Amino acid sequence: MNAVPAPVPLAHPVTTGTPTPTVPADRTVSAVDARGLTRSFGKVRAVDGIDLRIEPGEVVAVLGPNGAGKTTTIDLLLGLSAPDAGTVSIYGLTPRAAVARGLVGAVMQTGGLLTDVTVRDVVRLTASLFADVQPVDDVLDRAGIRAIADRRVAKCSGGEQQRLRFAMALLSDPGLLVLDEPTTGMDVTGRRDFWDAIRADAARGRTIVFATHYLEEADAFADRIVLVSHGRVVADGTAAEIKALASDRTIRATVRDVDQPALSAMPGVRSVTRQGESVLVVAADSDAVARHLLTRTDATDIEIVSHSLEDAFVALTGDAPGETADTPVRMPQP
Ligand SMILES: Nc1ncnc2c1ncn2[C@@H]1O[C@H](COP(=O)(O)OP(=O)(O)OP(=O)(O)O)[C@@H](O)[C@H]1O
Repeated sequence: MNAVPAPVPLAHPVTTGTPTPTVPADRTVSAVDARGLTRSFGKVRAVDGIDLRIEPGEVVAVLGPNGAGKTTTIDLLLGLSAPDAGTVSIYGLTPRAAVARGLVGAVMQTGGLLTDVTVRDVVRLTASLFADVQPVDDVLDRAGIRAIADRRVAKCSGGEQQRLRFAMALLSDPGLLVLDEPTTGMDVTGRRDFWDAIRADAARGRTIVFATHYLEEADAFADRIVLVSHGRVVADGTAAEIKALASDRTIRATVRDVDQPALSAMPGVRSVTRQGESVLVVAADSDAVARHLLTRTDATDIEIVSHSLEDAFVALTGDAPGETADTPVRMPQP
């Protein structure tokens, strides 16, 4: 059992103008500090020693293939289940204490919504459960659903229902917002509108942690990507850093005469292929290869292509992302 934490003074949100999210007054405390988290289900070790520290204001994607342990990790962060080993603290508190103080909001993949009432009524009813809430119209605005506030929930699209869940999560103006694959099953427009609303909100300094299979969402939206595979963190960094881990680049040039053995002998060069008038070089140090081609050969039209996040994902996890039919992954290809 975790000890009951001492009370943490809160920085109260300002209720006029642009409010700031509710966070503890001690701004030096990490939003998330998880150490050695482990959680098994029978023989399946869903989470296998995850360390994760997230500072206030970071937008972090937990990215991984099916069954990687993302949802289990999110559940542990939210206190929905307890780890077999390891510790997790949210703003220095146990997850449950942090949730009880309105420091954490969550948008899960699914979950019961009343369907026979209007969007505004759902938010109003939820607001009545809390002592200290943001004005209902403010959260409707911030979730981008004020225009459909009088629509019955049953008539809302999947994307609109997710923005409704987002509005509900904003009621306590939590410093930390946790989203578990929030756009699963949405069409492209729904996903774009959902992320537009989240992006505008994140600009106010909220800490956001989201699990996703969608590489392009992680790439486009997160400051930092934590790549999870088989219950472990296999990479942690910016999208550019993750891509650099699978750092080979392809250099293509039009060239009449090239000394292939000399190119192949350069440090970090993995392959050299002739394709008609072009040469294709796969190498870690693309600058050195480009310099060589420009100074030692008659190469023209030099093109350097960095590999996609999807390439890094496959290289690091050994899994193709989002393999199920309902979770298509479309990465912009180089
Ligand atoms: N309640 C449970 N009982 C038994 N096994 C479970 C349970 N929850 C998760 N698992 C197993 O733990 C592993 C990790 O599951 P988890 O849902 O955390 O992965 P995920 O990365 O969120 O996957 P997905 O992207 O498919 O939702 C999987 O092998 C899963 O089958």
